[in-house]
Amino acid sequence: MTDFWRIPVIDIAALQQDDAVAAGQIAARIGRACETAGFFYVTGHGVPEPVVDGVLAAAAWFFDRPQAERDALDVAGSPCFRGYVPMGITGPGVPHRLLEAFQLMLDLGPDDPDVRAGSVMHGPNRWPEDGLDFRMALETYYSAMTALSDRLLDAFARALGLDAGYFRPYFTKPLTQLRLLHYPPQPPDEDAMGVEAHTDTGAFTILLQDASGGLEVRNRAGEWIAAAPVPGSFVINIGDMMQRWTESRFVSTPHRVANRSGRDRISVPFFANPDYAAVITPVTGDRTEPLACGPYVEAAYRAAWPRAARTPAPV
Ligand SMILES: O=C(O)CCC(=O)C(=O)O
Ligand SMILES: [Fe+2]
Repeated sequence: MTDFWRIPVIDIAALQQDDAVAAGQIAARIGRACETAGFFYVTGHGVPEPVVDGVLAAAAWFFDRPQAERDALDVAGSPCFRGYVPMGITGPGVPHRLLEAFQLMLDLGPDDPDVRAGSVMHGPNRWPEDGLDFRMALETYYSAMTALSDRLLDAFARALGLDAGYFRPYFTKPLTQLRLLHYPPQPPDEDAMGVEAHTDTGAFTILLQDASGGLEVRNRAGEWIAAAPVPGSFVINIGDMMQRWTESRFVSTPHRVANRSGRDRISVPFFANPDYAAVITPVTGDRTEPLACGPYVEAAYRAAWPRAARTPAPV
Protein backbone atom coordinates (compact mmCIF):
# COMPACT_ATOMS: atom_id res chain seq x y z
CA MET A 1 0.00 0.00 0.00
CA THR A 2 1.34 3.44 -0.93
CA ASP A 3 2.31 5.74 1.91
CA PHE A 4 1.60 9.48 2.02
CA TRP A 5 3.40 12.57 3.32
CA ARG A 6 0.82 15.18 2.44
CA ILE A 7 -2.93 15.38 2.27
CA PRO A 8 -4.19 16.26 -1.21
CA VAL A 9 -6.42 19.26 -1.89
CA ILE A 10 -9.10 18.43 -4.48
CA ASP A 11 -11.29 21.03 -6.16
CA ILE A 12 -14.65 19.30 -6.58
CA ALA A 13 -16.48 22.10 -8.41
CA ALA A 14 -16.89 19.85 -11.47
CA LEU A 15 -19.00 17.39 -9.45
CA GLN A 16 -21.80 19.95 -9.53
CA GLN A 17 -21.67 20.45 -13.28
CA ASP A 18 -23.23 18.31 -15.93
CA ASP A 19 -19.93 17.02 -17.23
CA ALA A 20 -19.48 13.28 -16.72
CA VAL A 21 -15.87 13.29 -17.96
CA ALA A 22 -14.78 16.00 -15.51
CA ALA A 23 -16.73 14.34 -12.69
CA GLY A 24 -15.00 11.06 -13.52
CA GLN A 25 -11.59 12.70 -13.26
CA ILE A 26 -12.41 14.23 -9.88
CA ALA A 27 -13.78 10.90 -8.68
CA ALA A 28 -10.56 9.19 -9.73
CA ARG A 29 -8.50 11.69 -7.71
CA ILE A 30 -10.80 11.22 -4.74
CA GLY A 31 -10.46 7.45 -5.12
CA ARG A 32 -6.65 7.65 -5.08
CA ALA A 33 -6.75 9.84 -1.95
CA CYS A 34 -9.11 7.36 -0.23
CA GLU A 35 -6.74 4.50 -1.11
CA THR A 36 -3.60 6.20 0.20
CA ALA A 37 -4.13 8.80 2.94
CA GLY A 38 -7.82 8.09 3.55
CA PHE A 39 -7.89 11.88 3.97
CA PHE A 40 -8.25 14.78 1.54
CA TYR A 41 -9.35 18.41 1.51
CA VAL A 42 -12.15 19.63 -0.73
CA THR A 43 -12.40 23.12 -2.19
CA GLY A 44 -14.93 24.29 -4.78
CA HIS A 45 -17.57 22.47 -2.71
CA GLY A 46 -20.28 25.10 -3.20
CA VAL A 47 -21.19 25.48 0.49
CA PRO A 48 -21.79 29.24 0.92
CA GLU A 49 -19.33 31.06 3.17
CA PRO A 50 -22.11 32.51 5.38
CA VAL A 51 -23.29 28.98 6.16
CA VAL A 52 -19.77 28.01 7.27
CA ASP A 53 -19.22 31.25 9.19
CA GLY A 54 -22.68 30.80 10.71
CA VAL A 55 -21.92 27.42 12.23
CA LEU A 56 -18.56 28.59 13.60
CA ALA A 57 -20.24 31.62 15.16
CA ALA A 58 -22.99 29.41 16.58
CA ALA A 59 -20.39 27.13 18.17
CA ALA A 60 -18.52 30.09 19.69
CA TRP A 61 -21.83 31.44 21.04
CA PHE A 62 -22.79 28.11 22.59
CA PHE A 63 -19.47 27.38 24.30
CA ASP A 64 -19.54 30.89 25.72
CA ARG A 65 -22.86 30.25 27.53
CA PRO A 66 -22.64 29.84 31.30
CA GLN A 67 -21.65 26.30 32.31
CA ALA A 68 -25.04 25.79 34.01
CA GLU A 69 -26.83 26.46 30.72
CA ARG A 70 -24.63 24.03 28.85
CA ASP A 71 -25.09 21.44 31.61
CA ALA A 72 -28.87 21.76 31.29
CA LEU A 73 -28.48 20.13 27.87
CA ASP A 74 -26.21 17.35 29.14
CA VAL A 75 -26.34 14.29 26.90
CA ALA A 76 -26.91 12.28 30.09
CA GLY A 77 -30.46 13.66 30.06
CA SER A 78 -31.11 12.60 26.48
CA PRO A 79 -32.56 9.20 25.61
CA CYS A 80 -30.88 9.39 22.20
CA PHE A 81 -27.29 10.74 22.42
CA ARG A 82 -28.26 14.35 21.64
CA GLY A 83 -27.04 17.42 23.54
CA TYR A 84 -23.97 18.65 25.40
CA VAL A 85 -20.95 16.51 26.29
CA PRO A 86 -18.91 18.18 29.06
CA MET A 87 -15.13 18.27 29.13
CA GLY A 88 -13.40 14.99 29.88
CA ILE A 89 -16.46 12.73 29.65
CA THR A 90 -15.58 9.60 27.74
CA GLY A 91 -16.02 5.86 27.85
CA PRO A 92 -14.20 3.45 30.16
CA GLY A 93 -10.46 3.22 29.62
CA VAL A 94 -10.36 6.41 27.56
CA PRO A 95 -8.10 9.12 28.98
CA HIS A 96 -9.36 12.56 29.96
CA ARG A 97 -10.01 14.71 26.91
CA LEU A 98 -9.51 18.45 26.57
CA LEU A 99 -12.71 18.79 24.64
CA GLU A 100 -16.38 19.68 25.09
CA ALA A 101 -19.04 19.05 22.47
CA PHE A 102 -22.60 19.66 21.34
CA GLN A 103 -24.14 17.00 19.14
CA LEU A 104 -27.24 16.41 17.11
CA MET A 105 -28.60 13.99 14.57
CA LEU A 106 -31.84 13.89 12.54
CA ASP A 107 -34.52 15.73 14.56
CA LEU A 108 -37.36 13.25 15.03
CA GLY A 109 -40.59 13.82 16.93
CA PRO A 110 -42.71 11.44 19.02
CA ASP A 111 -44.72 10.28 15.99
CA ASP A 112 -41.67 8.95 14.19
CA PRO A 113 -41.99 5.15 13.97
CA ASP A 114 -38.43 4.52 15.21
CA VAL A 115 -38.95 6.89 18.16
CA ARG A 116 -42.24 5.17 18.98
CA ALA A 117 -40.44 1.83 18.86
CA GLY A 118 -38.03 3.11 21.53
CA SER A 119 -34.87 3.32 19.40
CA VAL A 120 -32.02 5.06 21.26
CA MET A 121 -30.59 6.31 17.95
CA HIS A 122 -33.72 8.23 16.96
CA GLY A 123 -35.34 11.16 18.73
CA PRO A 124 -35.51 14.91 19.18
CA ASN A 125 -32.54 17.26 19.14
CA ARG A 126 -32.03 19.49 22.18
CA TRP A 127 -31.66 23.27 22.01
CA PRO A 128 -30.72 26.09 24.37
CA GLU A 129 -33.72 28.13 25.49
CA ASP A 130 -32.87 31.37 23.70
CA GLY A 131 -31.10 29.59 20.88
CA LEU A 132 -33.23 30.21 17.81
CA ASP A 133 -30.34 31.63 15.76
CA PHE A 134 -28.14 28.81 17.02
CA ARG A 135 -30.67 26.22 15.90
CA MET A 136 -31.15 27.84 12.50
CA ALA A 137 -27.39 28.01 11.88
CA LEU A 138 -26.96 24.32 12.78
CA GLU A 139 -29.95 23.11 10.78
CA THR A 140 -28.81 25.11 7.75
CA TYR A 141 -25.33 23.66 8.08
CA TYR A 142 -26.66 20.11 8.53
CA SER A 143 -28.64 20.43 5.26
CA ALA A 144 -25.63 21.80 3.40
CA MET A 145 -23.51 18.90 4.68
CA THR A 146 -26.15 16.36 3.68
CA ALA A 147 -26.08 17.73 0.12
CA LEU A 148 -22.28 17.68 0.05
CA SER A 149 -22.15 14.16 1.47
CA ASP A 150 -24.48 12.95 -1.29
CA ARG A 151 -22.09 14.34 -3.91
CA LEU A 152 -19.13 12.72 -2.18
CA LEU A 153 -20.97 9.38 -1.98
CA ASP A 154 -21.55 9.54 -5.73
CA ALA A 155 -17.85 10.30 -6.29
CA PHE A 156 -16.85 7.37 -4.04
CA ALA A 157 -19.16 5.10 -6.04
CA ARG A 158 -17.70 6.24 -9.38
CA ALA A 159 -14.17 5.81 -8.02
CA LEU A 160 -15.04 2.22 -7.12
CA GLY A 161 -16.45 1.53 -10.59
CA LEU A 162 -20.05 1.43 -9.34
CA ASP A 163 -23.11 3.31 -10.55
CA ALA A 164 -22.91 6.92 -9.31
CA GLY A 165 -26.01 6.52 -7.13
CA TYR A 166 -24.89 3.23 -5.57
CA PHE A 167 -24.63 4.42 -1.96
CA ARG A 168 -27.69 6.70 -1.92
CA PRO A 169 -30.31 4.07 -0.91
CA TYR A 170 -28.27 3.37 2.24
CA PHE A 171 -28.65 7.00 3.39
CA THR A 172 -32.41 7.65 3.38
CA LYS A 173 -32.85 8.21 7.15
CA PRO A 174 -29.20 8.30 8.10
CA LEU A 175 -27.64 8.02 11.56
CA THR A 176 -25.48 10.95 10.58
CA GLN A 177 -24.23 13.04 13.50
CA LEU A 178 -23.11 16.67 13.58
CA ARG A 179 -20.84 17.73 16.45
CA LEU A 180 -19.57 21.13 17.52
CA LEU A 181 -16.21 20.69 19.24
CA HIS A 182 -14.44 23.16 21.49
CA TYR A 183 -10.80 22.56 22.40
CA PRO A 184 -9.55 25.01 25.03
CA PRO A 185 -5.93 26.08 24.65
CA GLN A 186 -3.74 23.30 25.89
CA PRO A 187 -1.05 24.04 28.47
CA PRO A 188 2.34 23.17 26.92
CA ASP A 189 3.12 20.73 29.75
CA GLU A 190 -0.27 19.01 29.55
CA ASP A 191 0.12 15.58 27.97
CA ALA A 192 -3.61 14.91 27.61
CA MET A 193 -4.85 15.31 24.05
CA GLY A 194 -7.92 17.07 22.71
CA VAL A 195 -8.69 13.82 20.93
CA GLU A 196 -6.22 10.96 21.18
CA ALA A 197 -5.34 8.78 18.17
CA HIS A 198 -8.43 7.07 16.78
CA THR A 199 -10.19 6.15 13.59
CA ASP A 200 -13.75 7.31 12.85
CA THR A 201 -16.47 4.68 13.25
CA GLY A 202 -18.88 5.54 10.47
CA ALA A 203 -18.78 5.79 6.70
CA PHE A 204 -16.89 9.07 6.30
CA THR A 205 -16.47 12.47 7.94
CA ILE A 206 -16.70 16.03 6.62
CA LEU A 207 -14.70 18.22 8.99
CA LEU A 208 -14.73 21.99 9.25
CA GLN A 209 -11.82 23.32 11.31
CA ASP A 210 -11.08 26.91 12.26
CA ALA A 211 -7.67 28.49 11.68
CA SER A 212 -6.06 27.12 14.90
CA GLY A 213 -4.57 23.91 13.52
CA GLY A 214 -3.72 20.86 15.62
CA LEU A 215 -5.20 17.98 13.60
CA GLU A 216 -2.63 15.30 12.70
CA VAL A 217 -2.94 12.18 10.56
CA ARG A 218 -0.72 9.12 10.94
CA ASN A 219 0.91 7.72 7.83
CA ARG A 220 1.92 4.09 7.49
CA ALA A 221 5.49 4.85 8.54
CA GLY A 222 4.01 6.05 11.85
CA GLU A 223 4.77 9.73 11.26
CA TRP A 224 2.20 12.33 12.22
CA ILE A 225 1.33 14.53 9.21
CA ALA A 226 -0.27 17.90 10.04
CA ALA A 227 -3.66 18.49 8.42
CA ALA A 228 -3.12 22.25 8.57
CA PRO A 229 -6.14 24.49 8.02
CA VAL A 230 -6.73 25.30 4.33
CA PRO A 231 -9.00 28.36 4.00
CA GLY A 232 -12.38 27.63 2.42
CA SER A 233 -11.94 23.87 2.61
CA PHE A 234 -13.35 20.85 4.41
CA VAL A 235 -11.28 17.84 5.44
CA ILE A 236 -12.84 14.56 4.30
CA ASN A 237 -11.80 11.25 5.82
CA ILE A 238 -12.84 7.64 5.40
CA GLY A 239 -14.21 5.85 8.47
CA ASP A 240 -14.11 2.22 9.57
CA MET A 241 -17.43 1.40 7.98
CA MET A 242 -16.40 2.58 4.52
CA GLN A 243 -13.11 0.73 4.90
CA ARG A 244 -15.08 -2.43 5.55
CA TRP A 245 -17.58 -1.64 2.78
CA THR A 246 -14.70 -1.45 0.28
CA GLU A 247 -12.73 -4.38 1.73
CA SER A 248 -9.94 -2.01 2.77
CA ARG A 249 -9.53 -0.44 -0.67
CA PHE A 250 -10.44 2.84 1.04
CA VAL A 251 -8.54 3.28 4.30
CA SER A 252 -9.68 4.55 7.69
CA THR A 253 -6.61 6.37 8.96
CA PRO A 254 -5.75 7.20 12.59
CA HIS A 255 -5.73 10.87 13.52
CA ARG A 256 -5.55 13.00 16.68
CA VAL A 257 -5.87 16.59 17.86
CA ALA A 258 -3.89 18.69 20.32
CA ASN A 259 -4.68 22.40 20.44
CA ARG A 260 -1.33 24.11 21.03
CA SER A 261 -2.39 27.33 19.29
CA GLY A 262 -2.71 29.24 22.55
CA ARG A 263 -6.38 30.09 21.85
CA ASP A 264 -9.68 28.28 21.68
CA ARG A 265 -10.14 25.91 18.76
CA ILE A 266 -13.50 25.10 17.17
CA SER A 267 -14.11 22.26 14.75
CA VAL A 268 -17.31 20.82 13.34
CA PRO A 269 -17.28 17.20 12.19
CA PHE A 270 -20.23 15.78 10.26
CA PHE A 271 -20.11 12.00 10.65
CA ALA A 272 -21.96 10.43 7.71
CA ASN A 273 -23.53 7.14 8.79
CA PRO A 274 -26.04 5.02 6.86
CA ASP A 275 -29.59 4.19 7.98
CA TYR A 276 -30.22 2.06 11.06
CA ALA A 277 -31.68 -0.67 8.86
CA ALA A 278 -28.83 -0.60 6.32
CA VAL A 279 -26.91 -3.82 5.92
CA ILE A 280 -23.53 -3.33 4.35
CA THR A 281 -22.03 -6.00 2.17
CA PRO A 282 -18.65 -5.34 0.58
CA VAL A 283 -18.88 -3.68 -2.81
CA THR A 284 -15.86 -5.45 -4.24
CA GLY A 285 -16.49 -9.06 -3.31
CA ASP A 286 -18.14 -11.29 -0.76
CA ARG A 287 -15.31 -12.29 1.53
CA THR A 288 -16.42 -10.19 4.51
CA GLU A 289 -19.50 -10.79 6.65
CA PRO A 290 -22.36 -8.33 6.12
CA LEU A 291 -22.46 -5.56 8.72
CA ALA A 292 -25.73 -4.35 10.27
CA CYS A 293 -25.19 -0.61 10.37
CA GLY A 294 -27.61 0.36 13.18
CA PRO A 295 -26.39 -1.99 15.92
CA TYR A 296 -22.79 -1.21 14.98
CA VAL A 297 -23.15 2.57 15.31
CA GLU A 298 -25.32 2.16 18.41
CA ALA A 299 -22.67 0.04 20.13
CA ALA A 300 -20.03 2.69 19.36
CA TYR A 301 -22.26 5.46 20.77
CA ARG A 302 -23.05 3.49 23.91
CA ALA A 303 -19.32 2.99 24.49
CA ALA A 304 -18.53 6.66 23.83
CA TRP A 305 -21.32 8.16 25.98
CA PRO A 306 -22.18 5.49 28.53
CA ARG A 307 -24.29 7.84 30.63
CA ALA A 308 -26.44 8.90 27.72
CA ALA A 309 -28.60 5.94 26.78
CA ARG A 310 -30.71 4.83 29.71
CA THR A 311 -32.55 2.32 27.57
CA PRO A 312 -30.89 -1.07 28.04
CA ALA A 313 -28.85 -2.31 25.13
CA PRO A 314 -30.59 -4.88 22.94
CA VAL A 315 -29.61 -8.45 23.76
O1 LIG B 1 -11.38 18.34 15.64
C1 LIG B 1 -10.83 17.77 14.71
O2 LIG B 1 -10.09 18.38 13.92
C2 LIG B 1 -11.01 16.30 14.48
C3 LIG B 1 -11.96 15.66 15.42
C4 LIG B 1 -12.07 14.19 15.23
O3 LIG B 1 -11.20 13.54 14.71
C5 LIG B 1 -13.28 13.49 15.65
O4 LIG B 1 -14.12 14.11 16.35
O5 LIG B 1 -13.45 12.31 15.30
FE1 LIG C 1 -11.96 11.63 14.09
